[in-house]
Amino acid sequence: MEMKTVQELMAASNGGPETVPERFVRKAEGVEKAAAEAEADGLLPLADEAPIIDLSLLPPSPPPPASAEAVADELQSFHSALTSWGCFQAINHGMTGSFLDQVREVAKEFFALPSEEKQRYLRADGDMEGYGSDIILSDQQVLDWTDRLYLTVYPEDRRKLDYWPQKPDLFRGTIYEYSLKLRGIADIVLKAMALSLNLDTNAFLEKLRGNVRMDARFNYYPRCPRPDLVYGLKPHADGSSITIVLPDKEVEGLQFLRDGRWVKIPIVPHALLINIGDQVEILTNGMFKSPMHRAITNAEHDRISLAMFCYPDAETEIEPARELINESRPGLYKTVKNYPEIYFHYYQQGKRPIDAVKL
Ligand SMILES: O=C(O)CCC(=O)C(=O)O
Ligand SMILES: [Fe+2]
Repeated sequence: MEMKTVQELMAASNGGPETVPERFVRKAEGVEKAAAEAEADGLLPLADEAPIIDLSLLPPSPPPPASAEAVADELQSFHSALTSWGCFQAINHGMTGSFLDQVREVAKEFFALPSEEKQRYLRADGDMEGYGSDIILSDQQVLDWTDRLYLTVYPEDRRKLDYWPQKPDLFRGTIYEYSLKLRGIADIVLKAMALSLNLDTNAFLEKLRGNVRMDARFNYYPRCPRPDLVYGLKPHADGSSITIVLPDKEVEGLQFLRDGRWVKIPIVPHALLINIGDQVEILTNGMFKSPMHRAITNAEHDRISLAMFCYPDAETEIEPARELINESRPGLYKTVKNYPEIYFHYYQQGKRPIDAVKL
């Protein structure tokens, strides 16, 4: 079936349609039902915002000027962010604002290319990677108001370069460099996570056998004539170990479910939004939560984000760390392997994948 991208829909009929095609209209079923009810309750007051964490202060290697007290305080805030929110805004991550702007710029330039050029990278039937919509399994599936580009970035020999844009010229080099930086940041976060739970520094990295996989998802959300009717990205939790998001610099749209309410993530210049995925929720025996989140659209502006999903290799067995199981806190999850496959299966049915692996 020849499918128009959302961008093409908006370009058609002179300034875009006045409403949205039926296929994009949200239905309050499955996990979306709870999400819709939470929305009816309204957004939390802005005073309660996702915590900001200074990555340069996290152990094991804060810079010499940092006092022991500042480091201990930051680790405490980090621990509390992950047990309550499951996400935080990371600052002082070591990348310059101009480099992050370059990452944003290559993504923006890609989506701004003519349709014929982007079609070269179109997702093949049944394939996850490539440009266009997510995999569509049935006529009932409600579509998200997004054209995304999905690319496996690590391990390097798994890269399908046919899907990697050759335009703009700087795209590939910039994304290689960015992903390399994110690998370092993921290591810092996983080490601090272990330390904050009183485990050995490398405990989680070892259990995730190096956390060697990384997939990039570039989300392009065209402005929408009826943002109230659609989701940019429907409510979900990620199937990753952790996810590192580079949000749009000017347009808000990402929201997290917190205590039964949707809370928007405000723009913090050059911060990265880092959230726990289901695999770390399993690994930490539920100490750290894999939070539900969604992206909404708006009528005035397009929005672009880049989510980088980190994973262990598919063959790695993931289970609650034995050190985090005790009499008052029994193991809460089964041992799983190749979680993304389980994830995909349940997600497409509108269910929460992690519920399938609870004991
Ligand atoms: O658009 C965003 O800010 C978040 C995207 C997201 O949650 C995802 O790609 O999984
Ligand atoms: Fe997500």
